[in-house]
Amino acid sequence: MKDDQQSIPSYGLGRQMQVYMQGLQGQLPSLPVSPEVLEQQALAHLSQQAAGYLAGMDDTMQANLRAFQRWSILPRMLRDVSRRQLSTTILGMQLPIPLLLAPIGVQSIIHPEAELAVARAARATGVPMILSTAASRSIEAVAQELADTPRWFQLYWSKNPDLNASLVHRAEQAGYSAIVVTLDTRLLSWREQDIQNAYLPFLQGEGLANYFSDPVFRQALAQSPEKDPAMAIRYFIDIFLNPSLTWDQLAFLRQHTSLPIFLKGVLHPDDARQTIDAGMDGIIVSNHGGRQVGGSRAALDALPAVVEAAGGQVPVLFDSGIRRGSDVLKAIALGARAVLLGRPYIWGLALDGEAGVQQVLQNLLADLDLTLAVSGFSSISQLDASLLVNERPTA
Ligand SMILES: Cc1cc2nc3c(=O)[nH]c(=O)nc-3n(C[C@H](O)[C@H](O)[C@H](O)COP(=O)(O)O)c2cc1C
Ligand SMILES: CCCCC(=O)C(=O)O
Repeated sequence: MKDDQQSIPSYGLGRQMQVYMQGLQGQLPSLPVSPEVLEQQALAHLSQQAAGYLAGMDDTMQANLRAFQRWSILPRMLRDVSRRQLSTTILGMQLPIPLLLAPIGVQSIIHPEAELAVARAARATGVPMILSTAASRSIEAVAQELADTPRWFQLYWSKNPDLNASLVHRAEQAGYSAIVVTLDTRLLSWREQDIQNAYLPFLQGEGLANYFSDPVFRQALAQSPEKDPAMAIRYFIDIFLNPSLTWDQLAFLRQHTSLPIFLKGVLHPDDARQTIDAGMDGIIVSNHGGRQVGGSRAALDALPAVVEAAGGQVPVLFDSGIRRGSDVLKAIALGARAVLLGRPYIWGLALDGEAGVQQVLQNLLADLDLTLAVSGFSSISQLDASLLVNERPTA
């Protein structure tokens, strides 16, 4: 056995056997294994406001899911799949599996332990975490829970340049190893459920931990956020959305950090080329889980052209619609280096905090490992478009 094979964890069989053995003792999995049932239970468990916020714009999210169904895996038989290699590298960073946790803000509306519970589950499973600027726990507090688990920081580019620089500096100090700039949320879109519920968590002070703890943000206020939270929230509303942001401003960030910078929310191949021209290090193909541009192209449908435009110059990651192991394989076969898991881990958080997130991750990793094997592959590096058949819509 080669050295690099000795450390391969048996995600699939290990988890499967654990579940069956517990079953012999009369113990069934405490959360639904099916992502669809998990989602239903999680949304039913939350307040109407939080459920509506999490669900977002349902039609575009459904389009993301349908895009996966149009691709089928064409499995290969009688190949040795007794050992599987799931690890990958992104810009020299080693990932045990081609999966990261997508940045999801305001987790305090989902569970009281919020991002801290997610960080503990990430640490337990070794899945890197991308922390949102709009988190309900600070950059530093989350880093502490993660210990040496890899972490990236997602930046919402506010109107205050010093604040942006300060957030990035704090992330560097706290051991985050990449910056993800989200491009598709310079304005908040028309979200029907939130409008119906007249609900925006930030107005209630949720998701502002990184702002309230930031020296530059605090300096801009006449009173501290603890003394006058209403004024701090007003200042946040003033600066948070930045619809005038353009490509040329990315140079500012380049000057303020030596960390690799990924742009998240790229769908058009021309934007992929601009990402490279702007000196950025990576692309995340995403339509924000269908939460921003109503009627947007499904993210998976946008992936191949972006991969082609990137031409191997920078790694291309993917999110929006990853639910099962087969979805991960499909996105990788279409050229993604790794994928980001979004809503499913939040459903686990809603139902059972840290343990819920851990269960969702363990199940997905097991599913991924076993689907790779039964498809006839022993390493994710072997996957390419020949794995897939594009099934045309039947009617
Ligand atoms: C409730 C919620 C909050 C989100 N917050 C952020 C955020 O703060 N920053 C960000 O870049 N993306 C955010 N996203 C988008 C995710 O990073 C990711 O792109 C999306 O969830 C992928 O779609 P999926 O969950 O359907 O797979 C959020 C998504 C959800 C569902
Ligand atoms: C301004 C939005 C911050 C959270 C977010 O990205 C989302 O709700 O989709």
